[in-house]
Amino acid sequence: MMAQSDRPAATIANVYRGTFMHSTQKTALEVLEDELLGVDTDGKIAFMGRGAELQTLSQTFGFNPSEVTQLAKDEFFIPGLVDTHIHACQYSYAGTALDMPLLQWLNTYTFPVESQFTDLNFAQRVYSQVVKRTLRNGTTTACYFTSIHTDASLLLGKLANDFGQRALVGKVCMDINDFVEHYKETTQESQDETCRFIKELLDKKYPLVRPVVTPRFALSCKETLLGELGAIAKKHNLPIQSHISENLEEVKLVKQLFPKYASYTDVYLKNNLLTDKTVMAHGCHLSDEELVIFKETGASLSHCPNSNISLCSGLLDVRNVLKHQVKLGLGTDVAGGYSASMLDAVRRARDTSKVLTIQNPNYNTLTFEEVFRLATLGGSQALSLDGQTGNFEVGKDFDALRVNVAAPGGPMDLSVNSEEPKIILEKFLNLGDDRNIAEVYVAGRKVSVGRTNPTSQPALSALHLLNCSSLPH
Ligand SMILES: Nc1nc2[nH]cnc2c(=O)[nH]1
Ligand SMILES: [Zn+2]
Repeated sequence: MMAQSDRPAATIANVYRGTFMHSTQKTALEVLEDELLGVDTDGKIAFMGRGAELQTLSQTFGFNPSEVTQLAKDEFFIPGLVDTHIHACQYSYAGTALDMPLLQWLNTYTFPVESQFTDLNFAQRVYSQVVKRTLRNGTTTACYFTSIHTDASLLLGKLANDFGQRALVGKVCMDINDFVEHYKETTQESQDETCRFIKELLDKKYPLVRPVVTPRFALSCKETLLGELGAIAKKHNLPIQSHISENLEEVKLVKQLFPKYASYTDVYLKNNLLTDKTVMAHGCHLSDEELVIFKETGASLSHCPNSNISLCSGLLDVRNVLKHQVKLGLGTDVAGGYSASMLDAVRRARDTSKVLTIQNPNYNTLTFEEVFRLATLGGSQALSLDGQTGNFEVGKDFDALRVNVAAPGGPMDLSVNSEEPKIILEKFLNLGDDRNIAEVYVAGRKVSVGRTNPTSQPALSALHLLNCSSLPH
């Protein structure tokens, strides 16, 4: 059945034909074979329909059937991956320094590195690397923490815009830090610089980049600062991100430091930091009562399994979070998580679920389809961006990965008998890497992923060529 937008007829920029796989509210995996998808000049999905409807669709939407881009046999489209939690400055030491639990790790490795982001040349280098690397690995939307430095944080916003990534960028706020000299703000500075960051980033009018209010976590912020940041987010109707209940020592300290609050969740709740636009990383040790508060406020969680394992923080019971109907996405949490690839987050989420099954054989392990949904639609819901991205729905932006499972020199072999698309997707999620991600689209625009790609097909249509603007490397 043909689906089309209610908006006035848009000018079609590109039409793609082939297999599309995505998640919907109803089903974790919908497979659409021989599907047609049209993208308008604003980068939005203008229509979807069956391949057999080509003639009718071409007349309705005014495109030339000979200019349709046909996917090859081993190719398919999936929605772009959504990283709901990543620390851009920690990318500089990703893959190292994972030999301590959270609080010691922050003091020993994280704060000394983050304090260097006063240096804008260093920031330029690391932030370009992280945006390019994540895009190349299929992250079309990223929710970033930066450091306390406003100018470097604005630079990350600029780079995400220049490279074409959809991003939430949060200047970190912290007025407590007893370990690294100078790497903290006064309460007043933190508020003033947050307001400056928000204003200057919004003034740029980047179409896909937005500020997010970012108290680091309850142990880094005085109660006054938490309250002020809650008020700023409310006043400007902005999203909020922070960390919660990642590690047991952290939970214990929060109880000691905030004795008048009922729980860790209550600290954020009473300071107006738990809203339907809040995403909290981790939540491994939240009680059921706290999950109920998440559900009631509409706040979401970011599950960061690589980090939870690498820092020996805990194992999030995703099944229980879903049972409480709390919005949930996946995050890499670089550099607590050592990989910047969301494909790794998919695998580690599945591993974590299997560890819970080892501990309790009656535990209902997450399926690969469910984890795929968390990495795409779930992430977009967690960031309150599901009106724009997360799946292939008419009216949303076309954020998509063109996957080629038979990429020459790639990491996997296909059997001689061609498998059904669902099995090929499972194989890609478990074995694939950036060599299989032939093209990355954000809001309809093909972004450069910083390499010449031997696997991508030559552009088949003039329409297609027109829309492929080149980007800085
Ligand atoms: N994993 C992680 N947890 C945190 N809690 C507070 N800050 C951090 C951080 O940078 N990384
Ligand atoms: Zn984090």
